[in-house]
Amino acid sequence: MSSSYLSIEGVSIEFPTPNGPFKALDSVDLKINKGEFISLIGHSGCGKSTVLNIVAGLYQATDGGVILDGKEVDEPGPERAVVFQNHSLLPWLTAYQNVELAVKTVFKKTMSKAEMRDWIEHHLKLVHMDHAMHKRPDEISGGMKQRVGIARALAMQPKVLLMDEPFGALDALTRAHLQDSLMEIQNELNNTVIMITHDVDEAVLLSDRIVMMTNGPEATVGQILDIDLPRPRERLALADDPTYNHYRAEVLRFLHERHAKPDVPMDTPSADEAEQAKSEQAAKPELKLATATKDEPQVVNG
Ligand SMILES: Nc1ncnc2c1ncn2[C@@H]1O[C@H](COP(=O)(O)OP(=O)(O)OP(=O)(O)O)[C@@H](O)[C@H]1O
Repeated sequence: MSSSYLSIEGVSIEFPTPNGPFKALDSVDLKINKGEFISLIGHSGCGKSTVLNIVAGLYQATDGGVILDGKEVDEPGPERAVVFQNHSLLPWLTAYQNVELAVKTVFKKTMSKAEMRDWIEHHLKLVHMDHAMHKRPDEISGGMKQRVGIARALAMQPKVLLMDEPFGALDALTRAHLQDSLMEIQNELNNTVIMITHDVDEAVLLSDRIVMMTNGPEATVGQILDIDLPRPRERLALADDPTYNHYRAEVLRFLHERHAKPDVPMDTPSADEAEQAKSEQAAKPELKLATATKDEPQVVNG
């Protein structure tokens, strides 16, 4: 048995379709240590959500499997909390009650009512939502809803946090603010996280490793990039950091040029393609965040 905390071992999956079986993933292998923050990045439709759904226990692999903390994953469970792009809060419950529902399923037998209340409030505070905990989802912004979704997941004290484009539906500034919050929380709690993202900067800023997937069908792990940047990380300081920009360019290069299966010979990057990756990097707008309000961040043009 593997000694990693979370081990994805030889995972393949075939979906039945009217045109016959569709093999979305082929032999995905990934070993994750406790407390690691992993981003999954790859072209649309390559199979990132499928990997996450298999780890969540929502899909069953056709071959291979997932082992978490020595136990094989074969169904969904509270030790693997999922945060989706579209904050899946129950609309008739307040932020507090949404978190409470999850906390009750995990801690009903082990916590008193007072302990549960403190626990819920602590997690809402962690995501800076304590001021609006008695509001319903239709009374708060998208960014605030996503904060509640993260609080709900964290309050379950999961062994692994699975995030499927958690900030994908948010505007750039709200997204930046939530990324900063997530880094702070990660610093404090040291969660094991797998996050899907399409955002190269988000991946480099937050991750210990970036797992880049090849295009499907039969997608697999194409390349893994170690992000050796000290923490805590500060986005504005990193904007001019050559190491940060090197990692960023590596991911862009993979997405632009090296997205075929690993056993397929790669083309040598053309001068044009390298130039394109470089100019995309240069064209990136630099954002500065002023002091955040209790709701959402304020903007100062940089
Ligand atoms: N239940 C299913 N039945 C049939 N095909 C599926 C099913 N789920 C996923 N697929 C197919 O598997 C492939 C991978 O899908 P998946 O949603 O995992 O990709 P993704 O990388 O997360 O995409 P995106 O970045 O666009 O969200 C796609 O071709 C998709 O159509």
